[in-house]
Amino acid sequence: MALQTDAYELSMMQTYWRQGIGNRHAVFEVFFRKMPFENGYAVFAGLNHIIRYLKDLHFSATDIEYLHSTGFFDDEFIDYLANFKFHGTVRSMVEGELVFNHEPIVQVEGTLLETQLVETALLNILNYQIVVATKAARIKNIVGNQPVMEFGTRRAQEFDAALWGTRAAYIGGFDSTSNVRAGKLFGIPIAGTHAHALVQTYMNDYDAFKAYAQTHHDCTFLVDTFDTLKSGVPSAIRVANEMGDKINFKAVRIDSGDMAYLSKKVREMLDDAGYPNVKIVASNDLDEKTILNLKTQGAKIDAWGVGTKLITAMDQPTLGAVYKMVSVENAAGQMVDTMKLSNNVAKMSTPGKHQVWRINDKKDGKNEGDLVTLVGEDPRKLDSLYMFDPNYTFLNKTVTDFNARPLLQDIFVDGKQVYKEPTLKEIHDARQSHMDRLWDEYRRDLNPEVYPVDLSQKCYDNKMKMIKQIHEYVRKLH
Ligand SMILES: Nc1ncnc2c1ncn2[C@@H]1O[C@H](COP(=O)(O)OP(=O)(O)OP(=O)(O)O)[C@@H](O)[C@H]1O
Ligand SMILES: O=P(O)(O)OC[C@H]1O[C@H](OP(=O)(O)OP(=O)(O)O)[C@H](O)[C@@H]1O
Ligand SMILES: O=C(O)c1cccnc1
Repeated sequence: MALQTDAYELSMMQTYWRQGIGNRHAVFEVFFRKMPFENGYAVFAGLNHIIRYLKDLHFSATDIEYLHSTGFFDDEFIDYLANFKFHGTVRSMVEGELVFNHEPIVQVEGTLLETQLVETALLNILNYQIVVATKAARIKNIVGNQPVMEFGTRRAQEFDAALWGTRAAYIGGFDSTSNVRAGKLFGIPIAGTHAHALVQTYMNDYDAFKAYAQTHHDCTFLVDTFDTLKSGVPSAIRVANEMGDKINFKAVRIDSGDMAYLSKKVREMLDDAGYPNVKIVASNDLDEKTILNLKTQGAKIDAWGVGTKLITAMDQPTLGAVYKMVSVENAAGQMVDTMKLSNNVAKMSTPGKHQVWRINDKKDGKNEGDLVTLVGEDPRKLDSLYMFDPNYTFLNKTVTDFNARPLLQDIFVDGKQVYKEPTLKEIHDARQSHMDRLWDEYRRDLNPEVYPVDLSQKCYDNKMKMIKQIHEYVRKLH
């Protein structure tokens, strides 16, 4: 996977290597600037894939051969790459954690060569998985305690997106997936019904449902192939009556039409036939907006299947996370902070190597906000904490009686994995408990309050000092 990178990373590496500075130390941090879907929180996902990628990062013999064949790079540099290994240190948010814009979510520290190489792959992973996990959380937030199944593989942007997307969806709160490979590889519970093709094969609902019932114990019948109310549901009831205890008549699925109207009618029909416990599943281009709308219309839907709009993160297909250098070794062997300046305040990076602390009220456990500090600062040692908005410093508060939890955890130290990953189920459950600590004002799906991500005084002063230094440097050029 070492070639899963942009050519410019290798070009820069060639410069560092040729100039003899490749082994200088550097620190990069990943952050994003805008909350996805204008949501009040984002759900972190992608660490498992990052670990798999970094663990075995090397250039194979055919990679080296290919690089030579391109004529794009220096031959000696390519030969150096043949022995490349990742020896860096990685700190990261853990999967299922809630994350916010303008805070570092992953930090990579190591030689210039290795930290530069991994930029593209890390962003590739995070920019997709975080939007899908967040979209899933938004959907789950509206669905509540009802089951929600991930149905997106057929509509996903190819194999990898289907696989990692469904894992991200499970982290974001989905209960199961139709993707059997994801079930095998990740242990996500698999679920599913049947398609219209089954009904078309038998050319009528009754024969199709009967055939399915004769070959399965648990039965969910798709009732909308020809006519939901006149044919689909009556046929499902007839088959259930005939099969009795031989089957578990679990549900019917509706996949078209006015699902509020149909679900209410179907509920009446099932109840009248003596099947009050049989559930109604809905699918068809759903997302949090249609689900909320259906609920407000009083739709009698008990479970949901969601594909396209989730797996493609349709309303925001990428997070826009960036990977910025925050500190680098100078010629004298000292680490110096660095930043990317911009006329646009939102585009500026924050210099220095950081830790992120989640500040909770000790009494109610609710989040007060996140505090980005320079490494070495420890808010746990303080009795009271002054928190202020770094862009509007007049917005501030002093917090006492608080807990501070460091969010960036050691994943790799000097190339060795030190982080033991939880099971995917633990990650799935952890997200819910993180959500419980978030005030409702940040959790609502429309126009949520902006969660505070503050800089410590030291971190803020460091940034201001650096902006001043860069301004002076630019002024001197004129
Ligand atoms: N009562 C409702 N209120 C709001 N949206 C609904 C309601 N019922 C269905 N929808 C949504 O409206 C959209 C209808 O899409 P579409 O026109 O493709 O469906 P259809 O014609 O019923 O079915 P088909 O998939 O066979 O074309 C879907 O996104 C569906 O989830
Ligand atoms: O609508 P989505 O959110 O993307 O969910 C997945 C869709 O995939 C299936 O449709 P498809 O027409 O592919 O096959 P089917 O015959 O099973 O309906 C299913 O019936 C859903 O409508
Ligand atoms: O099992 C289902 O009902 C299913 C699976 C994939 C896509 N649509 C529906």
